[in-house]
Amino acid sequence: MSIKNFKKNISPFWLLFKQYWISDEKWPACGLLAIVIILNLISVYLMLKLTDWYNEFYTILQNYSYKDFWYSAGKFTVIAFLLILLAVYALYLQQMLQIRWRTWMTNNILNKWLHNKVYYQLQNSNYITDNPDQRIQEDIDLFVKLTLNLGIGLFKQIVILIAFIALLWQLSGSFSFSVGTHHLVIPGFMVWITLIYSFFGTFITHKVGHQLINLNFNQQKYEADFRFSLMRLRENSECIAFYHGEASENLSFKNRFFNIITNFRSIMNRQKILTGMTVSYSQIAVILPLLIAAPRYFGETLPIGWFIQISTVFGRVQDALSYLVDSYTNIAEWLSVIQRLDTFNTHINNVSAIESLLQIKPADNLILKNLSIDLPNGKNIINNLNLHLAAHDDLIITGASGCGKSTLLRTLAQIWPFSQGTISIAPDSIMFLPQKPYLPLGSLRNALYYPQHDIQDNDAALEKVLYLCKLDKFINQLETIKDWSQILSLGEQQRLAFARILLNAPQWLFLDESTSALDEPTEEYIYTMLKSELPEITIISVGHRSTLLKHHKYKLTLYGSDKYNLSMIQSIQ
Ligand SMILES: Nc1ncnc2c1ncn2[C@@H]1O[C@H](COP(=O)(O)OP(=O)(O)OP(=O)(O)O)[C@@H](O)[C@H]1O
Repeated sequence: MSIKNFKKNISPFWLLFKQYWISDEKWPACGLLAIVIILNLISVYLMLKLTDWYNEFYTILQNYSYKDFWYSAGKFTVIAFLLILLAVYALYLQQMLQIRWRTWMTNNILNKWLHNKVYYQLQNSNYITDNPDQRIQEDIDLFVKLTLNLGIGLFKQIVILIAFIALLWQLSGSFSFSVGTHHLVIPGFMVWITLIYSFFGTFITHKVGHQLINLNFNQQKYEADFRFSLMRLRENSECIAFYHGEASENLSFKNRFFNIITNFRSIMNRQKILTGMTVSYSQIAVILPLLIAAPRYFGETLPIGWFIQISTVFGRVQDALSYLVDSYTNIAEWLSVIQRLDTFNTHINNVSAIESLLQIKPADNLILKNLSIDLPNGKNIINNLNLHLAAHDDLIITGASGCGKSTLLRTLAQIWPFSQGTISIAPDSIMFLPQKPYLPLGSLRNALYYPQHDIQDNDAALEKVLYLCKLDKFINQLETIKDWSQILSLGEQQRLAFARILLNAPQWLFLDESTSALDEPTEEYIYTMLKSELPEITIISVGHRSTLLKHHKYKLTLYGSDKYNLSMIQSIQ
């Protein structure tokens, strides 16, 4: 962590930090923070009182004053009780602030991530962001926790430093010595010694520990990569089982785990040296004030209370000055978290700023004018496409694999920003069905109503659509919570997606090979049933099967870029 690196992190930190503190929640947050600070200030005051108590108590011991002993013990009890109370509530209220801040930040980033389909655009764009789940779940928590711990900790240590340095200056007296004929006097000499000792410790620790920032950063990344690969095995277990891909998966797990271990070994080595440093540093700090104070104590025959108090005060100053040394690992982790969250935030902002040149107009018909579609790298796949479809002008889109059929549908769904031209489309009453249906976690009823969440239960309607889609064997399992995407066959999942269509009754339906897993008679049945149940519907399908042709009026064949052909199906049959 060079000064330059630290400075580099200040502006990203400030951007992340200020969002909450200028939000609607700023006043309760400021209130909580103010109380935590006040509690910490009172506890510093009591810590000062405690060092006075040390002096008084040990002097009483030295004087064998039994009566004063009990009085002094009672005084300690009161101070200690107040310190305990303050410590408990300072932490409790700090954690209350922490959970509020984390909740706000998580909601804020979730909103940004889900807004305008940023989660999807992040994958398609050039702003590759690894493990967004880790950023949202773990990094926000760490950011808030470490910012509060380090910030409040630093503030408290500065107050302790100022208060105790003044006291140490008073207690330590001057150190006089002669060099040749010159007689030199150093006032507050113990203050100077603790300052020199601490700066020396901080410098050495920084030299040893600065590499931990990058190592911690990488460690989090390797852990997340490993977790992600395990998750993919779970999600694709059947495919992997069919391929007997265990050995290959195992190799990939081992490679990822190897990164974790190798990096962790480097962390261990660094931490070993760092721990050696910090522990020696704090052990030396125990004896150092005693050694320095000893000549004055024995020379001037000062009370033992003075001796104890000065070593306690020295210890406090020392602790405050070594705060950075002790927090080195936390600061390293905090800086890595800032880097990761900043990258994520910047990528979200960059992706949100990608402006589609597409013009969308509301219309009853579907009209495409000069539609041009690119890949994220700028390569054009469809150029100057013009089309006019009225209601019931069912259309099938065909073309060689990879020519851009699905991307055309993505563009019509307005989730593909790398396109331009004009699309006139009915703004409501449109549904898109991808090839692989999505089933959310939860009950079958939830899966049927997805993405609606304020479900108006209508069992009769549900039963009807399940019958119509030949899923009636699941009627009794509507409430059953299972991982349905692992249980239902792909054909059943595709039929469940058609049940969703029946429940929503759209006027325009876009199907991207949505019947690919169905046998031809079932596919025939589904298309016929859809048209009879939803007589207002117009279907635009992407598909390769010739059996699909008869369900459509027009056929659009894409040949790449501006080459395409639109024909009436009757004329080619
Ligand atoms: N996110 C992406 N980033 C880069 N290239 C992409 C992305 N998505 C699709 N492509 C590319 O765009 C081209 C068109 O893809 P698309 O899925 O639209 O083809 P398709 O005609 O539907 O193919 P298929 O019939 O095989 O389903 C392909 O070459 C594909 O590799």
